[in-house]
Amino acid sequence: MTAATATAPLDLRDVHHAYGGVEVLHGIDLVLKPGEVTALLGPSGSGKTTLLAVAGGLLRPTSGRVRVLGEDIAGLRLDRVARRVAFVLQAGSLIPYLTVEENLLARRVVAGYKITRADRARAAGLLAAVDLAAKARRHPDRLSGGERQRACVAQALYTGAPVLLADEPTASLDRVRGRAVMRLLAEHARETGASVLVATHDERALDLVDRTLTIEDGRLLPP
Ligand SMILES: Nc1ncnc2c1ncn2[C@@H]1O[C@H](COP(=O)(O)OP(=O)(O)OP(=O)(O)O)[C@@H](O)[C@H]1O
Repeated sequence: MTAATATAPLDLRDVHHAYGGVEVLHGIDLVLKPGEVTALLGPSGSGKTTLLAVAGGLLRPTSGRVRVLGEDIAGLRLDRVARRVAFVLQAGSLIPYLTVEENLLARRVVAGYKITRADRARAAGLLAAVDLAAKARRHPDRLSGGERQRACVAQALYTGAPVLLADEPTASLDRVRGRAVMRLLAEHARETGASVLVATHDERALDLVDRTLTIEDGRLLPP
């Protein structure tokens, strides 16, 4: 192993995953570089969501290993994984009884920090970037599906985690908003050095990513 891959933000080696004995990932090798957005393409059922879940420690691989910032994810405490990996999940991740702004700030509160003016300004900046400035005080059930999706993107970016895994983050968005979200992910990667992996069917914004990979039947196709 080279020094570069030893410290890659995310490094998957020969990762397999099976649900109830049925293998759906068959030996995934994937290294993400800092500051890059990688799009993960593939037909429905090809394994994109499963790959993201295994990559971020939500699922244990049946075999193979996942390293985040050089450390085996299997050996990391959950709070340390959460500091390294942020998700935009298809199911969403907003807490229903908090406003959109509070949803962004919630993790800092839970971690014991006092919310400062700078924290609020950063949250406001991200909500403006996803065009939700006017809806920061709304609860998620009073947002459209696309607005909830954009709130989830802002929430993931707010964590500042060095690895961001996004599952179809533009699925409910029109072309302009979908491209705006992808551009935001790309800017975030460039500005913070984060590695971003985006599972997507959305070919309208692929010119904004650094690299595309395709998965078919649980195997990554050669680039
Ligand atoms: N919890 C589960 N239990 C059993 N099988 C599952 C489970 N989740 C996914 N699968 C199966 O694993 C395979 C990969 O599913 P996955 O959701 O990872 O694909 P995907 O590429 O993300 O699909 P989509 O684009 O439709 O979201 C599919 O055959 C699916 O039916």
